[in-house]
Amino acid sequence: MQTILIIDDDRDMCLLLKRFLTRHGYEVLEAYNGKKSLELLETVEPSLVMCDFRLEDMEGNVLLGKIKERYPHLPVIIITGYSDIKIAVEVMKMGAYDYITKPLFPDEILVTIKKALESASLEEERTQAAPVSSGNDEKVERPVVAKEKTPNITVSGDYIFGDTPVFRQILQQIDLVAPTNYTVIIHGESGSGKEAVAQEIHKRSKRKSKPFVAIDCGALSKELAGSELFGHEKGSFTGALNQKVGSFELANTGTIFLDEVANLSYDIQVSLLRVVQERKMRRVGGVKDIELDVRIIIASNERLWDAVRKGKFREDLYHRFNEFSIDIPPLRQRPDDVMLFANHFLHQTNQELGKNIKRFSNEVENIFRTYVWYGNLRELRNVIKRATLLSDGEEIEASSLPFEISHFNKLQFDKQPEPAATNSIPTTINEIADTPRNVSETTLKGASIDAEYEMILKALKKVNFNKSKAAKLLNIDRKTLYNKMKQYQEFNNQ
Ligand SMILES: Nc1ncnc2c1ncn2[C@@H]1O[C@H](COP(=O)(O)OP(=O)(O)OP(=O)(O)O)[C@@H](O)[C@H]1O
Repeated sequence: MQTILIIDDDRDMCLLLKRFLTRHGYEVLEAYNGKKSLELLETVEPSLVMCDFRLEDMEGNVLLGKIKERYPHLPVIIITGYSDIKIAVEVMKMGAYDYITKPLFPDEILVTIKKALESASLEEERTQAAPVSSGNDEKVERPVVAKEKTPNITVSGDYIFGDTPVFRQILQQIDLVAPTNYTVIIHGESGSGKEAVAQEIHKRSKRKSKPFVAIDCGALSKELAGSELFGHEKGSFTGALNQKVGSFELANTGTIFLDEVANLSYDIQVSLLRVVQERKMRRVGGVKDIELDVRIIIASNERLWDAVRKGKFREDLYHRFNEFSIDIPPLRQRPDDVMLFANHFLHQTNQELGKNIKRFSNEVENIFRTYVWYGNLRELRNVIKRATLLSDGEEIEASSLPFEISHFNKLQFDKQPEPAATNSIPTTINEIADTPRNVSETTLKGASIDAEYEMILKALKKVNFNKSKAAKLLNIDRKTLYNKMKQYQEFNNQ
């Protein structure tokens, strides 16, 4: 039986999730804070972790880092409020498998859990089947392969090619560089499709039938990065109980994709330089050189040259890598691509959920075209997944979108009179509701928070400040409502 660890300080939420997941055949463990969860993880390795981002004793990113340090392969799903979308993007960069936003929907939880578990077991099968070049048949540990990093991707139909100028240009570049052995740098924000491009390069190359190994360097701890990438010999350091084949060896004859490469430490960059220059490597603690024939594709969120200028990335390595580069603009800069992807994700989700939703309403299309998509394609995909779950008719309506998105234009353009500043700190919901705000309306964040505040205030007044009823009216859970109230307080005090 697969075991899921739920980490949430909201005990009601834990209980609900536990009941629901137990009914679906999972064994469920609970921890009500970060510290307890880490204690539990000392003795138990679950199949999956679901973790609320906002715990009282620990931020989700800190906890995620600690979990990944101990179990680099364990899929972690982060639960966030929708207004935390930038945080969601951050945790994805740190190696979370995926995020789900509140309010939680049973079908969405199940689909995400199933996918995460499937991808973890696929990964396990692949690494178990990997050849060990030493000829030694001792037990071999597997390397980190981050979320959605699947080998030998040939799932045609999962990736689409659009007909907008930006897409055409990216495709041209892929076609140009794919047949060569050039190292490629892909620049783009998180979720913009860097790995999708790397996979496409691999699929169109002579190496297409060989492994494609994707590593999220941002999720590798400083201590273990060397052994994840290059492997280690048994006993080479405390904890190296078995010999381990690293990602480079697994990718031998194929392609390795190093995401967030600027996060690698200086020492690892030195070892990488050797791989690039001599096409050879040694396992940590090893004495034998291993010949490598691996094509390297790297990706970075920030311009790699900027990392060089800041002294974070070695210049010699940068020049070695910089044989060809592809820039993927963020989704907000390519509005013509949005509906193309939206329709593709709708089709995918219909298949996943056995639904038959045909289109988006005109209003939704307009919203999609103007929204900022901080999390790029990943955010678009998740929004559509959820809206599909919530819709029953033939069309996806604006009411199925998260509040922040459906009200985005309003939040952006509604100007409200500047309220008088106040020094008093409200402590109750009623006080908060009666407190004038001093949030600057000139910033987007300020404007969105104010508009959201107005909406929550209206809801609270309507139900005579009954928080449960207000949360229900707003289609959010009580905890999210409390968090938002807290956020207004903090904002007001800035
Ligand atoms: N051309 C495409 N066709 C279909 N789906 C795509 C395409 N490009 C990206 N996606 C989907 O968008 C999501 C994000 O893409 P991807 O993981 O490649 O982004 P990324 O830039 O590598 O993100 P990160 O830096 O956070 O790892 C994935 O679910 C991916 O399947």
